[in-house]
Amino acid sequence: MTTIAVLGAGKIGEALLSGLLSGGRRPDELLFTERAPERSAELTKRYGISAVTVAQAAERADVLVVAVKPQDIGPVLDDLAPLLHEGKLIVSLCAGLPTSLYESRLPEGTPVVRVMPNTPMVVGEAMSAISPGRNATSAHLALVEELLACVGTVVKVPESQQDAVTALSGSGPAYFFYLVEAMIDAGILLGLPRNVSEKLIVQSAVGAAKMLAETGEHPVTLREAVTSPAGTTINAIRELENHGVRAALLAAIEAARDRSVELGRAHEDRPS
Ligand SMILES: NC(=O)C1=CN([C@@H]2O[C@H](COP(=O)(O)OP(=O)(O)OC[C@H]3O[C@@H](n4cnc5c(N)ncnc54)[C@H](O)[C@@H]3O)[C@@H](O)[C@H]2O)C=CC1
Ligand SMILES: O=C(O)[C@@H]1CCC=N1
Repeated sequence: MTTIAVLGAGKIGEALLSGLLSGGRRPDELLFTERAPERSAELTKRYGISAVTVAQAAERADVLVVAVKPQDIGPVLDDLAPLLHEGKLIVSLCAGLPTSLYESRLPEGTPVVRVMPNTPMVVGEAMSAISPGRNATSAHLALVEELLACVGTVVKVPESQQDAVTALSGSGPAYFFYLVEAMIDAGILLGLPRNVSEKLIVQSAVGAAKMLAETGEHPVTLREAVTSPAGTTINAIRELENHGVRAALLAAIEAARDRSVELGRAHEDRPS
């Protein structure tokens, strides 16, 4: 039995715990640490998983999944460093933080795998990208892949691509939610009741996502099939082009990538 401890049970930590439970893990195979006591109590009540101290997590778990904000990593590493025994695997879900940060602050030889998941994990539809650090073996990577496969799709990428992945699929769900929110507003502008507008757009998003995933067709082909000559869609597309929506998306995702790099660099100066 592999025991997994999630360090920091916020949004993504909870999504992972609930996904692992749905994927067949038992509550006694899972542990978590959480700084906020009310949050701890709430999660134990909801899932029957034990809240533990960092020392207990380091002692009892085989895999320690770090899911605190990148800005909160310092105290987690300080706490873990003197407690970590050989053979424990560290999995980092933190945006921007390189495996080298963990390797320099934790005992020599500690294996680390960097992961960028996303919140559709809560419905078993995560997109997770995984990269091994220098001490992680193919067996470690296979274990992480197996764990994340319970909550969605997994790809392996070189760590040098993780900042781009973070900007694209880590943050990606937020861009879709933002677009859906704006389109619901458009329905309101055109006089539709809010509940009708929501239903129309959410189902259109689900249908479009399924077509992308299931037909194997390129998005351009799918869009062209909707865009009739002298029809309605082309008028909307012209406005999107006029307002630079494509360029805005390129710039937005580039800015997210830059922030991921910056979050990693914020920890570079501290001596190991
Ligand atoms: N929310 C998202 O869509 C995604 C988040 N991530 C990464 O996951 C990490 C967590 O993000 P969220 O879940 O959104 O944040 P969050 O703020 O919801 O969760 C972080 C949790 O860690 C707890 N915490 C902080 N310091 C702690 C400590 N020393 N010991 C125990 N618990 C501690 C906080 O109380 C909080 O509950 C971040 O590093 C983020 O980059 C990665 C992919 C997607
Ligand atoms: O916004 C963030 O920093 C995190 C990382 C990827 C998604 N959410």
